[in-house]
Amino acid sequence: MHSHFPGPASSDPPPTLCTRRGRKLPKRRRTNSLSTPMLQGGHRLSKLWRSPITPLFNLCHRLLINFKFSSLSQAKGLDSLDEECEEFLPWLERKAGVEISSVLSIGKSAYGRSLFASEIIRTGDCISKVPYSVQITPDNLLPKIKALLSNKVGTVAKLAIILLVEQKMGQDSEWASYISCLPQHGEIHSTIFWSEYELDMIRQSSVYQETINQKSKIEEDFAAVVPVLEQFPEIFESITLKDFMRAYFLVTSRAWESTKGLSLIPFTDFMNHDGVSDSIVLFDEDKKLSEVIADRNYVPGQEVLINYGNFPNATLPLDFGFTLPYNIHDQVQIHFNIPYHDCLREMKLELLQQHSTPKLKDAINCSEDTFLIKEVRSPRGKGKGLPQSLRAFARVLCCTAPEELSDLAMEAAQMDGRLARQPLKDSRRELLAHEMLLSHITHLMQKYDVAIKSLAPANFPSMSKKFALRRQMAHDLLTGELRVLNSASAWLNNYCAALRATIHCQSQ
Ligand SMILES: C[S@@+](CC[C@H](N)C(=O)[O-])C[C@H]1O[C@@H](n2cnc3c(N)ncnc32)[C@H](O)[C@@H]1O
Repeated sequence: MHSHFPGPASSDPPPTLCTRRGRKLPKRRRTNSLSTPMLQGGHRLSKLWRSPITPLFNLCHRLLINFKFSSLSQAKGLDSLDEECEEFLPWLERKAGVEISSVLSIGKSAYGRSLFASEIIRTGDCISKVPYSVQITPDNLLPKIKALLSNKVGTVAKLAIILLVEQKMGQDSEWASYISCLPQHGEIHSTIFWSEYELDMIRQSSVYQETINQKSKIEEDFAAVVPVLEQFPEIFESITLKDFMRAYFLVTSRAWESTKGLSLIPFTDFMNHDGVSDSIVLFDEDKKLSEVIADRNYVPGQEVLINYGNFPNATLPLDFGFTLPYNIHDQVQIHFNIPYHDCLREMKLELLQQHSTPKLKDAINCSEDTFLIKEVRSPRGKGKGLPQSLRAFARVLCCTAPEELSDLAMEAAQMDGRLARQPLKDSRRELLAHEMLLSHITHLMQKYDVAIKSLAPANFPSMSKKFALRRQMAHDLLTGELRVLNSASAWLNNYCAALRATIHCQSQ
């Protein structure tokens, strides 16, 4: 579902998309009539490029060859054709020398520009093919600039510089038609552009700190490129950090990562995101083009959506400048400390370090004491429970004697090497460990509750459209994270109740 932003003001144009970079996707065989041998799914840039924390996004999407109509698109039809971009596709096709799409046109949606069906589209149809020759990659960087950039300057910054160069060239740029359609400052709602007051709304979420880290990273990159830009005053005169931030955001929100590296794909990057769509951008290395296959039927006028990836609301506002009101991929980061007064602290830290867990599907051990939890779907003990790594940490934390820690180490050696994955033999100790988790999570839930209640009322009369939208994003983020915590708490309550019953029976 699209996030529901209160109607954007004319002075507040729509926000921008973010792209993410991650691990490579497995090769997939295409099953449609075009019989391209091997295609590779591209994926968006993510926090992976800015943080050592590596969330495991499941980016593999199966194309469903069935006939379903997009309820989202039906609800959000073509508001109006985008006159400013009317010439965009013919221009790009002339530049590419081939047809790119005969079934899509650019229009205005509730969330900025978007692509709409101009003809009937059926599941499995190839709806756009953008040749590599009209994609923008770091190779497009002017050699004289490239030669001066240090190795420290990454591909995102390089693409950002290309956008700045082309923008400065105005109508002389070969990309002028594309550059002029990209979102302007007022249309971007990534948290990196939020005021201190706005950011304060999400202080409770890890997105707050990640935003600060991201801003520092962009500042660092800017500091590294400024000496080079200064060599070309005719091109870069009066480029500010704010300009660089916008260009940087345009890259992180619109570029795809594939085996051929990072690329901006004009036209395809006008597609909006649907978290449940099975359409992704595919890269055909043989034919040297990127294409999109429809995962459902569309009638003319319907908005055509793709999936940027399984991104939680903890990722979308920073990288893409929007949130989803109910995001099934939501997750929350929680931290635990081993108290300094714990006389086994050093031993526990050492043990955890020795057994530092490999990344799990359902939880990522960000550091020894930081965990990422997703919605626990079954509070009745079936299906996924709480991340094993978190429960293991709690078991270690609850040990009160060195022998208990040695027992855990021995058990790990006898099993698969992973620490404290089995319930503790002493049910009381197992209960204690989980009650400690429950109490921590309950405390966090109270904090989220306070943060949500302290958001300005949604219908506050003098609220600007921009602030109302960002407030709604903060609300979506916090309520999503609270929902995850709630599910964890329900799971823990259930587990603790079962343990209490066992202990009760044992004591009879
Ligand atoms: C790559 S662009 C897509 C085209 C974009 N609408 C434009 O005007 O250029 C991504 C941006 O579209 C908007 N967007 C995409 N999917 C959205 C969604 N599901 N809900 C809200 N905004 C969305 C966000 O503003 C995001 O930053």
